[in-house]
Amino acid sequence: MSQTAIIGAGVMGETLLSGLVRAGRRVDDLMVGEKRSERARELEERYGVAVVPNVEAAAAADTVMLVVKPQDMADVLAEVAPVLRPGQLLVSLAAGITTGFIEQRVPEGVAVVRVMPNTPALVDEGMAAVSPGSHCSEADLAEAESLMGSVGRVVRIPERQQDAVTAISGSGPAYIFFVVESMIEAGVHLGLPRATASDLVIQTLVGSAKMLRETGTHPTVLREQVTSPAGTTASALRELEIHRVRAAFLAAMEAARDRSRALAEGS
Ligand SMILES: NC(=O)C1=CN([C@@H]2O[C@H](COP(=O)(O)OP(=O)(O)OC[C@H]3O[C@@H](n4cnc5c(N)ncnc54)[C@H](O)[C@@H]3O)[C@@H](O)[C@H]2O)C=CC1
Ligand SMILES: O=C(O)[C@@H]1CCC=N1
Repeated sequence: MSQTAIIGAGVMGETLLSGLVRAGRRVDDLMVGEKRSERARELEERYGVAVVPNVEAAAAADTVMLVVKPQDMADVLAEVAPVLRPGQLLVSLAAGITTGFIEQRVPEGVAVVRVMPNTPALVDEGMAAVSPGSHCSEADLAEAESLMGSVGRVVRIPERQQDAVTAISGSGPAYIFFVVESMIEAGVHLGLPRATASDLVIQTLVGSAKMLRETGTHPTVLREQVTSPAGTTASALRELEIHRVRAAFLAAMEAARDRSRALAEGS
């Protein structure tokens, strides 16, 4: 079995590590590079995985997953580039960082794949979009898809779409949690106990998501099925339109896309 290193084991790095272990990857075939020593100890205890210096991980692994913040990417690449060699695969999960940015900083012939994952990978319901760099073979792309496929669905997209994807599925869970928080808070305002409001909102979310996935019916049709003439839903939706919620989502996602574009420039 090939060796896989994860450099940067924060929220997303641990999500990936735990998913790979759940999917049956042997811990002996995994390695972690993590700067914070306390965090490294925590992961060693939790998973029995070897936490080693970045250069050791990068030298030993066939596939190196880069899961540090975009702002730390240049430093990590400068550290590991001297030990990388052609034939290895780098899989970057960092928002905004292009395959070109990475290819410029590593030896020629190292394959690069850019991925935008999301946190529902923690419950094996992730959505990841992968794009090949310029020296990437079908086998490299398939390996990246297999790694990400162990924690959810994977689609292949042209790299120029990555910033938009980041704004939708990468950041998307945060918008959904924000809506959930808002609905629970509103339920409390309407006089419900917080626990009841929370149960009602979460099951409504799960049920609605399942309907979307299992029926394949367009969301507009599903919304219309809930909206009786002169009924309660119509009154609620009128308020959402008056408060320009649709326009707010468009502006929010444009802002996320623009921020993703800016991250590669180091800002
Ligand atoms: N959290 C999320 O929802 C998503 C995150 N991402 C991407 O994943 C990457 C990581 O994000 P998070 O896990 O949320 O951040 P995080 O801050 O939780 O984790 C980053 C980890 O990298 C470690 N680190 C920093 N410099 C290092 C170095 N030189 N060597 C070894 N380890 C180092 C930090 O100590 C930290 O544990 C980012 O590039 C982000 O754009 C992508 C999609 C979703
Ligand atoms: O907020 C961020 O920059 C990262 C990328 C997508 C989700 N979280």
